[in-house]
Amino acid sequence: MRLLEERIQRDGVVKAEGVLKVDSFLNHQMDISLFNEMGAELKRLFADAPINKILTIEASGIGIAAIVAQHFGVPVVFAKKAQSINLDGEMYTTRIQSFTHGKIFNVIVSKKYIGPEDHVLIIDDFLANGCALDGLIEIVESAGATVEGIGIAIEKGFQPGGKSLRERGYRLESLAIVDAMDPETGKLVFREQNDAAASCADFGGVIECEADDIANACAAAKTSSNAASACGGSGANAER
Ligand SMILES: O=P(O)(O)OC[C@H]1O[C@H](OP(=O)(O)OP(=O)(O)O)[C@H](O)[C@@H]1O
Ligand SMILES: O=c1[nH]c(=O)c2nc[nH]c2[nH]1
Repeated sequence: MRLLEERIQRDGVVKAEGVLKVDSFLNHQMDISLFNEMGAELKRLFADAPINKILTIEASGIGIAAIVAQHFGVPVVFAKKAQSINLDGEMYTTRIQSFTHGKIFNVIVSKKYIGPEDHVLIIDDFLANGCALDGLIEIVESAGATVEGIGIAIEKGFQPGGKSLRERGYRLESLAIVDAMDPETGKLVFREQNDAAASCADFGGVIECEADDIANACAAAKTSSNAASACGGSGANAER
């Protein structure tokens, strides 16, 4: 999604150890009009899927998931990283290695809010090693629900999560994929992708272009590859 790539390019800060800091617009201060465009794009990408629920994980996934959910007209459930007196009844639990906190959380979703009738779109701000998504998928599948797809704002393509999920057959759409970044120069390399706006631009900057042209361009943009998961220690085992 060109708009998001441009924003990352403009306001993102490349840190050491594979960390991209985008807290001025994505996961601390949040640019809601950008989120709204992201929601519209994800709705377009998953228009054919019978999604009736969105699942994310606290903290940074919640804001994006809430705006995306407005486009789908469905509720959002977020997985909690801590037990609380508000959590009662039966729960799904799993263990997830947090990328930025550097520790393992016991992640919890109430059985009241996800069940076999659900067709779930999983949303998150970042995809890196895939630990958060592995845990969320485990919860959805333990509930007997269907993972219809995964929508991510920023995938770091140089880390193994995206490759692994695509190889396992999950429908994964990342609005921006950073294939390389250099903390010394700040240079970012984005994977070539096609969204509605980009496709129109690719057809000579014509504002109105044929839906078929966009569909063909999008079909050509699909890629898949494989990689081992880096979340071996997280032990994502949802309990019924
Ligand atoms: O693919 P992964 O390696 O799992 O990385 C992606 C996850 O890392 C971040 O969560 P984190 O727990 O670091 O921070 P948060 O509490 O701000 O959501 C992010 O919000 C994703 O959920
Ligand atoms: O702000 C963030 N930057 C990152 O590079 C990252 N990777 C996982 N989660 C992340 N959050």
